[in-house]
Amino acid sequence: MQFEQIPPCTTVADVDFSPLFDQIADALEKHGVAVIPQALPDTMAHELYHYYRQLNGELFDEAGIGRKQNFHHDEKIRSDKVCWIDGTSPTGKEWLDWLEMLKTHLNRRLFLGLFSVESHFAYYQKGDFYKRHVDAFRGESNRVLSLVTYLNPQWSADDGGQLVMYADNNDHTGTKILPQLGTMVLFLSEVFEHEVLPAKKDRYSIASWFRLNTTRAGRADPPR
Ligand SMILES: O=C(O)CCC(=O)C(=O)O
Ligand SMILES: [Fe+2]
Repeated sequence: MQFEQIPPCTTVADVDFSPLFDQIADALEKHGVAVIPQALPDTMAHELYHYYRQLNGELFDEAGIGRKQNFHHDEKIRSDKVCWIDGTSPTGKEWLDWLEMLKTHLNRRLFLGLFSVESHFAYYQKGDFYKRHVDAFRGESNRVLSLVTYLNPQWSADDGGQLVMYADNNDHTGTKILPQLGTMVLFLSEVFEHEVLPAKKDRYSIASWFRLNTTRAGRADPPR
């Protein structure tokens, strides 16, 4: 697909994302992980980047660990800051719509039963990291699929901040991925341990999670 040919005024609705979504579904089906450089059309990646960069830093909170009553901060495990994305800005709304489109496609292709999606900008300053972890614990969470989208126009191996994906418990080396603008990484949230190596300069990304619906009668299950 020639993303470069998309004129600047193109909106998400005008682009046929089926080839990308199929590529993601194929990789997830085979490996449980999909790593796709330049996944996003340039215009969309730049729009997200510029929107992110003009956000007021005060909107970013220290990132936490765990959910609901188990939620806490631990700077020994992660030190990034996050800003949740809602649909109140056109760019935020477009991004959430795009995630919905991907959700629908993956449900059709893989019968994952994905119900909702939550997404936040993440900001790693120089020295920030996120130690080896899984995004969801079996039976304890309804996060099924994780998606990380990178928004760094210039990034090389010397800049640190790589995502390291581990194949299993015995894998101590992992596979390193550079957080370059437009690169997307998707993986099954309960299965794959991963970490973010200390960044040597500001690192911008979006983390998103597709969730099952675990709402029970009389007990709503809000996102986050
Ligand atoms: O930014 C990344 O590369 C991964 C972030 C991550 O693992 C998370 O937020 O759970
Ligand atoms: Fe993670």
